[in-house]
Amino acid sequence: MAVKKRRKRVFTSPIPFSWQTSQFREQVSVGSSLYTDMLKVPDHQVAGHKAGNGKLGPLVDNSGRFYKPLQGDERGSNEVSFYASFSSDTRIPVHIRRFFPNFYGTQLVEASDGSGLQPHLVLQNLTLGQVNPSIMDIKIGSRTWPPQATEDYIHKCLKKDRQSTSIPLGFRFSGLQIYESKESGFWKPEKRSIKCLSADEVKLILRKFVSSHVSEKMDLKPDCTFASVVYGGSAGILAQLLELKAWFEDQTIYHFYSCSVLMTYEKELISYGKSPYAEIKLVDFAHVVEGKGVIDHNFLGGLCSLIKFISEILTMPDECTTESSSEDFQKNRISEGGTP
Ligand SMILES: O=P(O)(O)O[C@@H]1[C@@H](OP(=O)(O)O)[C@H](OP(=O)(O)O)[C@H](O)[C@H](OP(=O)(O)O)[C@H]1OP(=O)(O)O
Ligand SMILES: Nc1ncnc2c1ncn2[C@@H]1O[C@H](COP(=O)(O)OP(=O)(O)O)[C@@H](O)[C@H]1O
Repeated sequence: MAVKKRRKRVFTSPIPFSWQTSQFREQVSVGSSLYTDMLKVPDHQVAGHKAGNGKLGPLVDNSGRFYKPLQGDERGSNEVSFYASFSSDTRIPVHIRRFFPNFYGTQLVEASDGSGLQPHLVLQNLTLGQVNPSIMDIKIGSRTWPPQATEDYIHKCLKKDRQSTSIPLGFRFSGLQIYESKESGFWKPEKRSIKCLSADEVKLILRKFVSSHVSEKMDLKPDCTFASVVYGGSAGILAQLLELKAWFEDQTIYHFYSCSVLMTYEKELISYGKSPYAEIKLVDFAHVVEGKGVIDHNFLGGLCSLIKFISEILTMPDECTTESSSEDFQKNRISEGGTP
């Protein structure tokens, strides 16, 4: 039986900044000729607003696109403006573009909360084709609000920055899932249990990410078995972070407040002798502002701090990290999915 595909209407959002470009308008019109398959809730979203249970959140199609609903306030239009500006800015080197999701304009699609057609950013689905990806969403920067934010918003963010590792370490986990095995599945700790960690607990999680086991029950220290293939090597995560850092040492075009580094890899591929496709991408540009000729020291500082943690895992893979001591962390070791 032929599947009837419905044509989606195109949304043209008002772009508040000077960043709106003719290329963006072209991308929107390309979007208008697209047909999208049935949309569904993503299998591997680790942070942010999630669809399901009548809530508004991102959706994916079968052809590799990720539909992120535009938040009704200036955050939605700001993120569209960023993508529009970034995708047409000839100052961005090609090797840096690969760290950002491809942008395909905006479209009106049926929202996940049942509210009807709503504007969505159409992005590259970063987990397309991945079966059991291990993923960490790491929000970079000790400060997560942009300069023009309201007092209320600053207060809300500052509270989270203070309670989490953002202020002491310059980054925090927003969400993560680590694949262990067919039997035990993923370790996907609750959001609140990964927000208030000590530096040692952060080290532990970064080690677990590249270890063969993540199960707490076994009471084993992370073995960092996959550190060299995931974090190390000329194309590994550390090399990618260093490449990104080199750009941040120079670029003064944007300031990336509250933006995350998303790290992914496929553990199972390693056992087949294949590359685990370890990569980093930047996500969430709702609070990006113009850099006005000034280095983004907030993002750069957080990135350097993360790089230091990962470098140490490579240079000292056997170093003993103390097991988690935080009570909240201990209590929430059971994954959302019931494993391990
Ligand atoms: O809704 P909340 O309270 O979970 O807060 C969201 C944050 O979740 P958190 O509680 O910090 O883990 C959320 O953080 P994550 O991306 O999940 O780390 C965002 O900061 C989101 O704000 P925005 O869309 O980036 O402006 C935040 O959304 P808003 O509340 O600002 O809409
Ligand atoms: N382009 C993408 N492809 C696949 N997954 C994505 C993409 N962008 C974001 N995600 C997933 O969604 C989560 C939240 O994204 P984000 O843009 O930060 O949303 P929010 O603004 O709601 O915080 C990320 O942690 C990641 O798991």
